[in-house]
Amino acid sequence: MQEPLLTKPPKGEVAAEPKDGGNMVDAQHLVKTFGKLEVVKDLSFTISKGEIFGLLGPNGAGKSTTINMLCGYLEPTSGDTLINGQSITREPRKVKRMIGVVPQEIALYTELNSLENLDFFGSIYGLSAQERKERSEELLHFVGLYDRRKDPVKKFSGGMQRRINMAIALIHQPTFLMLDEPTVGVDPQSRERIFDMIEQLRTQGTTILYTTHYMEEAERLCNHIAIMDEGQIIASGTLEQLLALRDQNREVQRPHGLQELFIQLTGKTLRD
Ligand SMILES: Nc1ncnc2c1ncn2[C@@H]1O[C@H](COP(=O)(O)OP(=O)(O)OP(=O)(O)O)[C@@H](O)[C@H]1O
Repeated sequence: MQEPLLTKPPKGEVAAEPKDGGNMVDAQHLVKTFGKLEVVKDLSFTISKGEIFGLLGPNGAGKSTTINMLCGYLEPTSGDTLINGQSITREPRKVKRMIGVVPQEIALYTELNSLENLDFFGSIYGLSAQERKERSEELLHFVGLYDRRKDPVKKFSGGMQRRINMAIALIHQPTFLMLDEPTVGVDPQSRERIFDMIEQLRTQGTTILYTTHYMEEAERLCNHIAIMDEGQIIASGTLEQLLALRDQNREVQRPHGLQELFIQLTGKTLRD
């Protein structure tokens, strides 16, 4: 577990983050510009091994762009990320093997059934036919859709498709899983199932980066939360540390959790 990033910072300032040697992720001065628009601005943070790290921020904060740089889909304009000590820009193939990504947009072959989808993605990672079969069945049990394994994915609800996407992200047994707003457009039953799966993965030691603009999700799941706005992390710590920070900054009593801290730091609401 990381030490608090912030105890009582001046608004908008972030203290230096401690390095403990046990980091799964070490993002170093990431910058991403699209044309003249700088959407990620000198972003540095670490994620300890085994942690569920929440990246919480409103639409357009730069969360997906950050994930896309961390997993090698997007090249940073400058900066780099070490995943388990290895550079994503210098050793992309090695690093990608350690990473699973559940993207914001569901990415499945909808004409195929779940077993076929898992088999296909398993083959991309070079798993043998036997490994693909065993791993696919295990994962379909894990996501609670084994009984539907032969139905075309196009018949599934958004939540079920998201669970299959999660199974696909896990096919090669990554040690670091990134989930980009996995509950958007998902029914309550699938949402609960996704939370249970994340908690189980954590007990198995998987390190998780979870982006969301729902503060309740970050509060429930994450042992470390970084609040992001306009391409920068503006506060970071455990939930307790962030709530303590809110209380220190508080001028009037308002019983809101991280929303209130976000308003204090930015003058905006989280769901702008
Ligand atoms: N390929 C691109 N070209 C130009 N601008 C982009 C591109 N990708 C993202 N952006 C812009 O970068 C900013 C950050 O977008 P990003 O998707 O990273 O934010 P986000 O925090 O994930 O938001 P959301 O919750 O809406 O997905 C937005 O203003 C977006 O329009």
